[in-house]
Amino acid sequence: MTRKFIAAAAQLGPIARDEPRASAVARMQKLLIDAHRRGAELVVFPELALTTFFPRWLIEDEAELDAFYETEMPNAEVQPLFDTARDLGVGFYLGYAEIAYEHGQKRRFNTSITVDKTGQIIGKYRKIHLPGHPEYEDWRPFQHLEKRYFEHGNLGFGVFDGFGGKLGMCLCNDRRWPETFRVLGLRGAELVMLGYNTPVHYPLAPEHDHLQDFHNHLSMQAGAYANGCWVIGTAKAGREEGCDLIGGTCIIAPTGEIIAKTQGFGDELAMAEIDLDRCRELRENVFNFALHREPDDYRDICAG
Ligand SMILES: C[C@@H](NC(N)=O)C(=O)O
Repeated sequence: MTRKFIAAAAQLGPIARDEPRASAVARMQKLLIDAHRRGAELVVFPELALTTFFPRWLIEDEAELDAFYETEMPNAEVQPLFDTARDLGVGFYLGYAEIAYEHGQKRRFNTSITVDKTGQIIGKYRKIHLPGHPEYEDWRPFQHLEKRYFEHGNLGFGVFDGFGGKLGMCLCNDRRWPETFRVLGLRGAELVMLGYNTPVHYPLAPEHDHLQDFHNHLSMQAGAYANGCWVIGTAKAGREEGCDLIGGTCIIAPTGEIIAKTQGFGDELAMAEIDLDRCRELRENVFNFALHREPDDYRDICAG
């Protein structure tokens, strides 16, 4: 079985607060069709790709909040994306807000899935590193209420089979944590897919605003290199409801090199050929875990 395929990172420009799912889905179908025309077998969409980044507002009405979440996947509004992808034989990664009923409890997660070329969901992830704050803070120019609207993901950092290799997922803030990539790497991930919504302005340390693109790529390139895996990172970009989100959507080789990148802040593809066998360049050499890792000296990392 070939271990090479073309992948696309499908950046989305802003999604307005009142933009219906049908519009976001139609934009994604268009990107997916274009990616397929250019040879892609796998398309990676952003975090919370079906709606605006709603954690920037305090929403106290439960029905109004619930309207940003999916209770089923696929559902009637997202089915056209699944249908187009299956008809073209293209797989995809999709981020969305999830309401799940578990043990009689209503639970909210920031979730991503991977769908194979036949339309089957082959992997599911719930965001583990939730940034932001749980209560409204009036000094902020915009809120970041992920700690209010989502629970800590309860599926761990899973690795699953697909596209001839081992795949892993994470979401946005997860990419800043080396542990995310290392756990996925230890489990054999050869490609890590992630979506992000990252404001240019970080209210807690505005002196770092000019470093947002640097920190984005630094985290993902380091994660790829130190674990010898491919990384596809896809932004929701541009000025969304008055909040500027970084772009920088890219495909990173196991060497840590960015080999494809978007240029703007709208709907746009970055595409590259992924050769999963290239992971060996790192994993059989400088990052041969079995030969060179020294876990006895890393114990503090796992202390609570
Ligand atoms: C700010 C935060 N956003 C996110 N959606 O997790 C990040 O980029 O780390």
